[in-house]
Amino acid sequence: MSNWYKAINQNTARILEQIKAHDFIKELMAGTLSKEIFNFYINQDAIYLSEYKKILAQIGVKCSDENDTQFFLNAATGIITVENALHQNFLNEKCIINEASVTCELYISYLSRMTHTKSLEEGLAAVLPCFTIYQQIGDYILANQTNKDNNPYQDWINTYGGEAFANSVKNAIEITNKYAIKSSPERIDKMNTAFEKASKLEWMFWDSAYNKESWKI
Ligand SMILES: Cc1ncc(C[n+]2csc(CCO)c2C)c(N)n1
Repeated sequence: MSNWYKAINQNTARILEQIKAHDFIKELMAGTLSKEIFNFYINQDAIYLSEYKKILAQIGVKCSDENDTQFFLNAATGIITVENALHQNFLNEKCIINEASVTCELYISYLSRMTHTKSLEEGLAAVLPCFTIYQQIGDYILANQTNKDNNPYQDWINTYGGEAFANSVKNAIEITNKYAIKSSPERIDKMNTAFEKASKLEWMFWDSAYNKESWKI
């Protein structure tokens, strides 16, 4: 498998198109998304990120090349600084919910299971859509929006669109491709499944925020 990511990105293009077509993204790009929905999203994202950084650290610990370890530990630390600042800008202190939504719980639990009980390669494939989908969505919005000067969500959009973030995504892709080259076809199948599932969970995360998902009981 010479370029695993290129192949799986093409094979999951349908999911990315569905994310672009989701009302959450359309309204975020137009700047018309309700503050209540965005707040719900940022709140759940803060819960997601506090677990995701531990997952990245765990992936880093499992890597055999120390540069790869350093990359994932840096990415984990980056979450603490950059994303916490973003959340502080947007989160309204008064309405913070501490409970993870069903989808947030599912996504975190899935990633945790993949990193703790499966191979490093599957773990890498599972955490990658978090990087690549946000970059693709950030770039897509930046390239297609006409309201950069008056979109209330511009800070969020700028965090994920553009070059600084693209470099980090490129690194994550290169590391995962490097491990994929050495993997058996059976393991590649499992990596594909993990990448596809995590990509669907990215769609579900936005969808659950748009619907302000609550526990049924
Ligand atoms: C549900 C959800 N998925 C992905 C991201 C984006 N993201 C979070 S951590 C990280 C890597 C280091 O910056 C990236 C790209 C998010 N915020 N929320």
